[in-house]
Amino acid sequence: MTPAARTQAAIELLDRILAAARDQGAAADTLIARWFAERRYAGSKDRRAVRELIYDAIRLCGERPETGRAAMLTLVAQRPEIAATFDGSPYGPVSIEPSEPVATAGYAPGWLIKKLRASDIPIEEQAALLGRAPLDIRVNRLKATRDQIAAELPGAEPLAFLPDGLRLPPETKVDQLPAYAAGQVEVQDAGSQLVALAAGAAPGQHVVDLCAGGGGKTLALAALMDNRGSILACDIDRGRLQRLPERAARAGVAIAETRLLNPTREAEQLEDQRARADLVFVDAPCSGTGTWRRNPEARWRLSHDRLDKLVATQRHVLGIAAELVRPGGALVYVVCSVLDEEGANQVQAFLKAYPGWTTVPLAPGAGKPRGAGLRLTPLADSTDGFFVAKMVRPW
Ligand SMILES: C[S@@+](CC[C@H](N)C(=O)[O-])C[C@H]1O[C@@H](n2cnc3c(N)ncnc32)[C@H](O)[C@@H]1O
Repeated sequence: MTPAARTQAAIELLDRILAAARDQGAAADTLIARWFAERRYAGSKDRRAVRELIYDAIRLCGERPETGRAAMLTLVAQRPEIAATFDGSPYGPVSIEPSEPVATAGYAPGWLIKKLRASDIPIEEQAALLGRAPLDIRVNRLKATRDQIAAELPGAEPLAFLPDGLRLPPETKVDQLPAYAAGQVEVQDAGSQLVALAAGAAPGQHVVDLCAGGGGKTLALAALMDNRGSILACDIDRGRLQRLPERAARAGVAIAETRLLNPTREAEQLEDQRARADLVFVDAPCSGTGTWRRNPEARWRLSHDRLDKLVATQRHVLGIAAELVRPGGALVYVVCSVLDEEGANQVQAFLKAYPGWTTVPLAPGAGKPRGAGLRLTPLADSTDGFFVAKMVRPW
């Protein structure tokens, strides 16, 4: 592809990504992969170049741009050398008119910037939310040691505070490593590893992972439990949950069982678990403001209404979780968001609604206290943004 054709491809893909963000369609990565699957003539260098143009443009625009071209013109304002690719050539974009609309640069839509500020996320932190995410892996201590894996992987750096974490050079193809096929490593952001560690799951315990999804944290918890005890991994999403058994088998995790829940009947379906769990882990659905480094277009999917619905769902799953904790047992609440309404305020409301429950201060070596919990941010901790809190049920 010529440089002009790459710019035009990025514009067309941005149009699809913007429409999907507006209509709650597929993620940018999925749309890009589909587009290239239909265009086999594009080589790996073309893919990389187009992807970079797209993500650079997305990161740069605060409000959702009207068109892909307006987004790309914002990038041109920052990187004038791209302007030459608007050359009107057969596969390239038509030349730039001086009066053309350009999207507004910024870190997020205005209403979200207000929410971030109100949650004490200053401008430097807002910028870091849109940085490039590093490539972190968790060594599966059931099958290997961190030293062993680090010795196999050139450039691997141990992650501070994480006994099993390694940061890899960004171009590493983890899924092609023999250690990956052998279940010795999993791709997992340092923040995800830290919140699993902070939960304090111990060997022999009975744990309910209420929002287990594909089991990323279930597997981390199982390793920390030394594969002893039991984990009931639940979710309402069949597609996600059904990936878990295969992943668990690869990782040598033998203590996880799955249970698909119906979103209106969870309490009934979990009746046999009532007041039984030593630990209930709630990795709740959230706005994902802490993962914009990976999905920067996600900030255009949010709205006041959607955020309110997520906060209500979080309250709902917390209520279900509370009933499953045994007296003296713990409930760990996690969101990959830095907004207080999903984190500190949610826990404050829980403590008000459940008198007698207490919080445990968490000190996993990173993060800052926020309300009754702890917040991790990309700028301060070099992790995705997270909020985590641990509540203990009275005896
Ligand atoms: C942040 S994701 C979980 C990610 C997962 N723990 C991991 O580490 O990969 C939140 C999950 O909560 C699930 N969920 C939403 N509502 C739920 C409910 N009422 N009960 C259980 N799970 C729910 C979603 O389907 C989603 O998979």
